[in-house]
Amino acid sequence: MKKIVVVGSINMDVVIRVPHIPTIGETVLAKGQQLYGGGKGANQAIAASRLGGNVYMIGRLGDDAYGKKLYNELVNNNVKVKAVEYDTNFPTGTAYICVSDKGDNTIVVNQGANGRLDIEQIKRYECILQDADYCILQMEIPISTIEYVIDFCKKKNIKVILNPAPAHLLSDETLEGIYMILPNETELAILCNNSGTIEDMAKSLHKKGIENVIVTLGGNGSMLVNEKTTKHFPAMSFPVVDTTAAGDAFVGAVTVGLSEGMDLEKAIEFATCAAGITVSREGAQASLPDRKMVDSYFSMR
Ligand SMILES: Nc1ncnc2c1ncn2[C@@H]1O[C@H](COP(=O)(O)OP(=O)(O)OP(=O)(O)O)[C@@H](O)[C@H]1O
Repeated sequence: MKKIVVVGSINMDVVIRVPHIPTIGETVLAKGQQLYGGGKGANQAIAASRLGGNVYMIGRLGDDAYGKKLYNELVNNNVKVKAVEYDTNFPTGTAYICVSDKGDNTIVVNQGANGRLDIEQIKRYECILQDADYCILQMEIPISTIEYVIDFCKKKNIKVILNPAPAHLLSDETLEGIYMILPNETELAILCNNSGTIEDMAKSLHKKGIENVIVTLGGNGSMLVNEKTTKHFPAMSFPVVDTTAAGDAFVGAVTVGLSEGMDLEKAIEFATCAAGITVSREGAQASLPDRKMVDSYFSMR
């Protein structure tokens, strides 16, 4: 079974319901608070594992109650956690999300231990990374770590799947030779300095030496640009309940599809199905589908 290693963030999302978003200096009483597992790294690891992927995670938590809860969440979803460490000096990464009655939100992230996932930690788990087939990365950990992992993967012929969220510019040298990048429209515009149409910008990334560029377009599906084709894939027409983690479901699923030997276009259709189910369900990790669910829609398409 092909091996997928996710190197990325693990967060606790603290969702605070308020009647309205407080203005500067104002105190508002919350109506309640809920805790959800999050962080793009953990979301994508769980997305891939629920779909049957053989998933390992390299990540960093605080040595605290949130950290233990999130660790167990990964274990319960069959993600291998040998390379997830507890930091004794920094807390578990936490996102404080205020949601008003109108549905507006503000988000403050304390990166905590995610900011300490450094090159030294990667070196301690090289034995886990070195025989991976795919390495999934996002950008919620230090950029120096991301650059080191990309460089390491290129040397070992490991296919890098980069979800550049939140968008951060990387050098052309780092981008050259990456197997796949999956920005959404906003991230694409940042990476390409808003320099043209979506297709133009995707092609410009491909020209930098990234083998496959997949731009996710929300309800408009996705676009693939590579050597062979420029192709649009429509989204599934499910009723939209909550789009949180749609991108994470897509990244996890496309990797699982490829790891099972699907050709790229079929893997994108598989991912479109997984992401479509995700938007039809409430929550982030809670909305990520299992394999049975995706297969039942995938076989009907
Ligand atoms: N409204 C929708 N209806 C159907 N499918 C959707 C919808 N929104 C998103 N999707 C599916 O999810 C994929 C990823 O969505 P999107 O481009 O919004 O990613 P994202 O911005 O990274 O999401 P997030 O940050 O919320 O995880 C799309 O390519 C599409 O297949």
